[in-house]
Amino acid sequence: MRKINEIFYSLQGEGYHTGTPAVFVRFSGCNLKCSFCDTQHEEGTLMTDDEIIAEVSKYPAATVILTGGEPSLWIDDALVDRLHEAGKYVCIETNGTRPLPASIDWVTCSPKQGARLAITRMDEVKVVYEGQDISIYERLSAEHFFLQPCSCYNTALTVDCVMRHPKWRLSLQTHKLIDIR
Ligand SMILES: C[S@@+](CC[C@H](N)C(=O)[O-])C[C@H]1O[C@@H](n2cnc3c(N)ncnc32)[C@H](O)[C@@H]1O
Ligand SMILES: Nc1nc2[nH]cc(C(=O)O)c2c(=O)[nH]1
Ligand code: SF4
Ligand SMILES: [Mg+2]
Repeated sequence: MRKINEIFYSLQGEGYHTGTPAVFVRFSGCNLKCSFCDTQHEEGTLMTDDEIIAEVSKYPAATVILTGGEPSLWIDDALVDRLHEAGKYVCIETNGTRPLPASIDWVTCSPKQGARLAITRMDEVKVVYEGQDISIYERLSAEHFFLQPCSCYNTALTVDCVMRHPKWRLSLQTHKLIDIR
């Protein structure tokens, strides 16, 4: 059984796959307490893998995005295998503080200040910008680096930082801008 906060169908609003139709599986609870966290993730319902697969299979998109809360608290190889058997492409949004199943197709790591990373494989780094020094993240072994305004309130500062550090691209929370889930 896994504690699920919500399962919903939307477009990926952030990062490399922005605009991609995806089924979001939001797991409950987190091991961190970011002051800026924009998600009420504590509530949830225990679901079996059969129930999770049945729910995600209701939607036409191949992409499933495991998120939370912190999904790494709840997922394992067995769930990823079941999603693959259902023909899904499995992405994860993680704070990177816990090991992940190697079979995940795409890892978005969003490192948090003061939290030690426990993963080395990541496809994209996506940092919520609060004015911090971003050069420390450039040593991470990712193909893509995204800087994301915090709660859409410091977009101009984030744009300025990206233009000064062109290894990075801007990630907007487009779902909040176009008012989708
Ligand atoms: C809610 S978190 C859940 C997944 C995971 N716990 C993590 O932090 O990556 C999903 C994404 O939203 C970002 N995020 C959370 N609160 C935000 C905020 N107020 N403004 C911008 N991005 C935010 C996180 O950094 C992460 O990239
Ligand atoms: N549309 C949409 N895109 C997202 N990308 C990451 C999200 C998250 O909360 O993990 C999220 C979300 O909550 N909604
Ligand atoms: S790690 Fe992610 S889910 Fe946890 S508090 Fe931070 S932003 Fe929210
Ligand atoms: Mg969100």
